[in-house]
Amino acid sequence: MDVGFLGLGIMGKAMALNLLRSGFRVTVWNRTLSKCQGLVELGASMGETPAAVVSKSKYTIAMLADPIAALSVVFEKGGVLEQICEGKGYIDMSTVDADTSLKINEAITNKGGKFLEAPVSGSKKPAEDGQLIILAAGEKELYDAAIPAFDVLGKKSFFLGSVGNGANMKLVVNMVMGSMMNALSEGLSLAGSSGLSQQTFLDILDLGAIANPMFKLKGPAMIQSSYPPAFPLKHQQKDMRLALALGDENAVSMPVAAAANEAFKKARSLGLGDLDFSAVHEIVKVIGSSGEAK
Ligand SMILES: NC(=O)C1=CN([C@@H]2O[C@H](COP(=O)(O)OP(=O)(O)OC[C@H]3O[C@@H](n4cnc5c(N)ncnc54)[C@H](OP(=O)(O)O)[C@@H]3O)[C@@H](O)[C@H]2O)C=CC1
Ligand SMILES: O=CCCC(=O)O
Repeated sequence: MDVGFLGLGIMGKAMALNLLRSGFRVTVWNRTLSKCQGLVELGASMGETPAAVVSKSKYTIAMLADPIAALSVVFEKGGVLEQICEGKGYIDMSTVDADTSLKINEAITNKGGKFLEAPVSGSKKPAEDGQLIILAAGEKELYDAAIPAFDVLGKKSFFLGSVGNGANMKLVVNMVMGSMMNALSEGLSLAGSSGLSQQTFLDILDLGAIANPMFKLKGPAMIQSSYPPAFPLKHQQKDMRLALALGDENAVSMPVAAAANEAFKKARSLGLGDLDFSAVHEIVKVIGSSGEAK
């Protein structure tokens, strides 16, 4: 099966590699074209533009930073729209808002192509291990056709109905995750400032009702102020922003998420956007409960 892949960042590179290793013929494109080289050396083909990838592929998967990136690879010169047509599919796995997905869906289907949004839960390691959770919505026929690829990329896929439901589900999940990360940061800071062992605090969390893989994975590194990027903080802040906009649309009050978003924004303003989202801990650490820098 010929599959295209657009966007070889932290997630896309691992996902495209898994497809390649599983026997798919993969044609890749990345805005910074030099990043295609590693995959080409492992057997992938390279397209010079998104349109060139679509022309060679039965369906094309995208894994891009944000709504601006997702729209630009479709609508700009050399973009997906130039080659999408009947018999071809486009699957956007980026985390974007429903409006972005709906715009892309309309443009693709107007050209006779099929569209699926399919954002994922799970970060760098699950992407490498083919253990993502896929939140798909859109054209059911394309979903069914993409199952062999989803089986390679993920441990479970959900079909959530019409376009927008996948995007919204992903934003709700990440809104909770961003708030939890802030709560963990505050807990670590409070434990440390109170003279308690932060590691013992993590051990206790891990034995109780609020144990979760994220606290277990990120907590020890946060104690060490180590934030190698698995999920870049700038993307988590984008997701909080988009989730808050969804809350606005639906008149859902989300003061906890709004406060978490402020912390991520502050972290971005201090140049921490490319670090892992757990680097929001640096913001919580420097501002004491009185609001004064320590
Ligand atoms: N990392 C994670 O844990 C997870 C991330 N996600 C979501 O997946 C998506 C990708 O994340 P991740 O791989 O971490 O991000 P990265 O920042 O590592 O990669 C972003 C990708 O988008 C490309 N890109 C950025 N801007 C543009 C643009 N204007 N036009 C074309 N391409 C562009 C980049 O190209 P270039 O190399 O040229 O910069 C790169 O290929 C995001 O939507 C993120 O929210 C979802 C689940 C987990
Ligand atoms: O969007 C990123 C999600 C990261 C995760 O689910 O661990």
